[in-house]
Amino acid sequence: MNQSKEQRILNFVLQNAVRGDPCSVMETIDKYCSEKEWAMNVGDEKGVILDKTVEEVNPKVALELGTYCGYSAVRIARLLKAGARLLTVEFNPEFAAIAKQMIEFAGVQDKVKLLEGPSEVIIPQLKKKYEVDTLDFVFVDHWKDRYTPDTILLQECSLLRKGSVLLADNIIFPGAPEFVKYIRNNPRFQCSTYPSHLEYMKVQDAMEKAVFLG
Ligand SMILES: Nc1ncc2ncn(CCCCCNC(=O)c3cc(-c4ccc(F)cc4)cc(O)c3O)c2n1
Ligand SMILES: [Mg+2]
Repeated sequence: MNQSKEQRILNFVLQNAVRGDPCSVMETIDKYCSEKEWAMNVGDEKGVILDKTVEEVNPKVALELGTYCGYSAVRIARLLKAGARLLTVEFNPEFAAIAKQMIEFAGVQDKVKLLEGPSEVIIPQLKKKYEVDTLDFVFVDHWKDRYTPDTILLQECSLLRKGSVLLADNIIFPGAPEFVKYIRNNPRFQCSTYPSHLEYMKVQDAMEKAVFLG
């Protein structure tokens, strides 16, 4: 059975990156996906926007929706302080298995909990099953038509507090027009847009930062 693209990305990391070195893992994935096979990692350019937002928020509890191969989970986890944790949600079992290995190879497994399942099922479980009080940071990078309903679900589950920061990928390409309309017209969020480019391409993209005002 021939390998998946995601398996090829993992193998390239296992063979070329430095075990226990998150930056080496990120650089190796970016090298493979810019030179050999495109893949939907947030990438190095938008990754800097993600880094700056995580450093500014310095989250104790962070959530990621859409793990994929674990690139952004590694990217976020490397910046978390001692005792801080990242919960990352992936519903595709094959991607989850790849991401688990990627996260372990990078050496950030103690900071990351990979939750397998759809966001709409996992989010309502966060308080009781995963002992979350509120979320300091949420990286939104899953189905683009789930951005709005899951933002509403996070509020309904009282998982956001005054100052919680959401950062959404791909608001231009592939696009999340309904989310942009919802969040920018919602008085409970303070929004800002960070223009960038689609990972590994010259195509315009952007990230939207939304601070929950409580
Ligand atoms: N509900 C739920 N809960 C949990 C989940 N876990 C996974 N999923 C499903 C998410 C499937 C992947 C989402 N990401 C993207 O679709 C994506 C696409 C592109 C892209 C594609 C083609 C192009 F030509 C150009 C750009 C670029 C990006 O940066 C993207 O992030 C879940 N869903
Ligand atoms: Mg994305």
